[in-house]
Amino acid sequence: MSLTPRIAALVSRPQNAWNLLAESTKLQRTFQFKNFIEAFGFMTCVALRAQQMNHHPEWSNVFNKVDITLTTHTTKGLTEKDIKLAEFIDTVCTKH
Ligand SMILES: C[C@H](O)[C@H](O)[C@H]1CNC2=NC(N)=NC(=O)C2=N1
Repeated sequence: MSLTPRIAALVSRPQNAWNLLAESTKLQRTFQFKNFIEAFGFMTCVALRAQQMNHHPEWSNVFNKVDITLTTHTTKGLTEKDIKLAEFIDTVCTKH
């Protein structure tokens, strides 16, 4: 499947959607958790997968919030790796 329908699935859903930024070169989302430890556990889940994929998020954490941006630096755009990491984040790291 090409990227477009998979990107559309991430950004067009009514809830928990990702935002498409910077002329569709970035996927962005802010996650809010019960507390800092939940946020940190989420970041750990993402970090382990990112390292395994050799594809790393641009992110920041303030207390119970994590702001994530996904883009591929080498191509300055969205690639399969960004979509895969977003899908992993949604299906694995946010289920607890
Ligand atoms: C040398 C190393 O493999 C590259 O810099 C990897 C690391 N992680 C990466 N992460 C992201 N988001 N984009 C990249 O292009 C990228 N490249």
